[in-house]
Amino acid sequence: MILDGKAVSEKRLEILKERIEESGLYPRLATVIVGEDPASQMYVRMKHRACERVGIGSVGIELPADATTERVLEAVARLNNDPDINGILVQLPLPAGVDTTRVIEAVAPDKDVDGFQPCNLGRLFSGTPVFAPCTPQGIMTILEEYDVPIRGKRAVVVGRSIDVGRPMAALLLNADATVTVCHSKTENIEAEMRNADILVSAIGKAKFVGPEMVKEGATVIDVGINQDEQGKLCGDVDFEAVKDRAGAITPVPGGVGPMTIATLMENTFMAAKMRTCDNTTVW
Ligand SMILES: Nc1nc(=O)c2c([nH]1)NC[C@@H]1CN(c3ccc(C(=O)N[C@@H](CCC(=O)O)C(=O)O)cc3)C=[N+]21
Ligand SMILES: [Mg+2]
Repeated sequence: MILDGKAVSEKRLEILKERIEESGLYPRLATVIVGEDPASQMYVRMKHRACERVGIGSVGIELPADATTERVLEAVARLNNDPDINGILVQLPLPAGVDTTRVIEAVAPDKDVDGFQPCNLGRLFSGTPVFAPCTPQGIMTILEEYDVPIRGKRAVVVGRSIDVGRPMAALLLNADATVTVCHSKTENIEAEMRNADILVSAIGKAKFVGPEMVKEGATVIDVGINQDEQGKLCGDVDFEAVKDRAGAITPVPGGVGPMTIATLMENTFMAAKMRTCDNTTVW
């Protein structure tokens, strides 16, 4: 079975558009992009387009590649203090000269629609999430939409980044999976991966995951954004080689990527609703 992230994201965006309309709210997302990396520019454009589609306002802050950490912090502070802005997304990766940790920590937790701020990661790990990072939360939504069982199942997450691997492990744990996190130093990684009922790959190596790493009937989630020999977008998973062995699998493109953006829109609406509730006790 193909887990069609594109289709699920379309459905979720349609529902969200109605919810936003009914709410009478006009949520607003601010994106901050530093430098002119073409991939980052494309992702930010896609996010703005999704905003337009569901009735979320968006503003894009663009800073030069040589912007200092102080300059980026200043932009974040301005957005934190702007009552018209509900959500803030600082596009990653930031240029090497900018202190990413300081910037992420500066985002107001109640506007942190990326879910990367330590307050939000802490809440996620304590089992009381507010904003969960969009890629892993989007993956949970696909699993739910296709009724993939999670409770009691063995989930193996390959990768331990702040944006994907770590929060993915927390979300699966919160959903009562038995979770293993593998990474570049893991010994005998194939054996670990072969145990997985749910295998989430966020490695960053084109077609790294072959059938010998996949248990028969497993659900395989491919978070990879890589290029193949022809320069074509491809995931971490050798899709053609794995698809018959897997019980269910996400394609690249059309799998996890669109769910990331749909979840960002959902988080931004949630931020706008929290503000109107003055839900300060959450924090
Ligand atoms: N602060 C921050 N938050 C992010 O959420 C964030 C980020 N930084 N930096 C970069 C990554 C990457 N990311 C993607 C979003 C959508 C697709 C997506 O929709 N991809 C399409 C294909 C697009 C194409 O044609 O290349 C698909 O998979 O079908 C992919 C990747 C969000 N990210
Ligand atoms: Mg269902």
